[in-house]
Amino acid sequence: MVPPPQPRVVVISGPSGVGKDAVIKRLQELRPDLYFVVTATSRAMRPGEVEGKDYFFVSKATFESWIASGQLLEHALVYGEYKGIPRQQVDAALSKGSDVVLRIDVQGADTVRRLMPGVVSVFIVAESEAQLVARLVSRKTEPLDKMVTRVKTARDETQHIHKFDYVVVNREGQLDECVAQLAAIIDAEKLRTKQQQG
Ligand SMILES: Nc1ncnc2c1ncn2[C@@H]1O[C@H](COP(=O)(O)OP(=O)(O)OP(=O)(O)O)[C@@H](O)[C@H]1O
Repeated sequence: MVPPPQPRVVVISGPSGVGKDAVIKRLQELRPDLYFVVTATSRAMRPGEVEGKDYFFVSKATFESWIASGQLLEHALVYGEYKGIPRQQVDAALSKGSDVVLRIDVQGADTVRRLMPGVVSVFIVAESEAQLVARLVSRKTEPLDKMVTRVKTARDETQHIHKFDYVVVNREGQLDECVAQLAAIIDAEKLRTKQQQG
């Protein structure tokens, strides 16, 4: 009686250290029906990360050649390192009818909204700035001066919340609750009467 829902593109964004990678990893375990695009980055691998699963880790030169040949849907220089979305992965997943989840830093979300007007965008926040700082400190992947920059940038990025469709709080020790809300958003979007092409 009703046509099947169109595949959707879901953008997950938020300040550095808020837990985007942790949220995506957990959502991936819970929702094998979703296609998670593997972001390419020029940053160094962090302990426990797996090439091709968490990210494609490439040199700056390779990344720049991908930019030049148009292989990236969106890319940004984030804290001195490139991050970008390989276009081919998104096109292939959508053409198979899969819903696609993208991890995009706040500055790139505008670009993707412009390129793909039907995207669903979600901004992840911590319950407080102190909590965001605590997470960055406990991750131990940046020196102190770089952490300070990230916290300042997080303040600026939070000014852009209104451009996002949803905001979800990732509370300390309650990752699963955040992930459940994210899954509920995706499911509700699939039930809309007015379907938008991702
Ligand atoms: N709900 C939570 N409770 C406690 N710790 C958390 C929670 N969510 C994430 N973390 C931890 O906080 C740290 C930062 O998370 P993560 O690396 O996923 O952030 P990110 O947003 O992907 O950061 P970046 O943009 O810098 O890559 C990690 O050590 C992660 O394990």
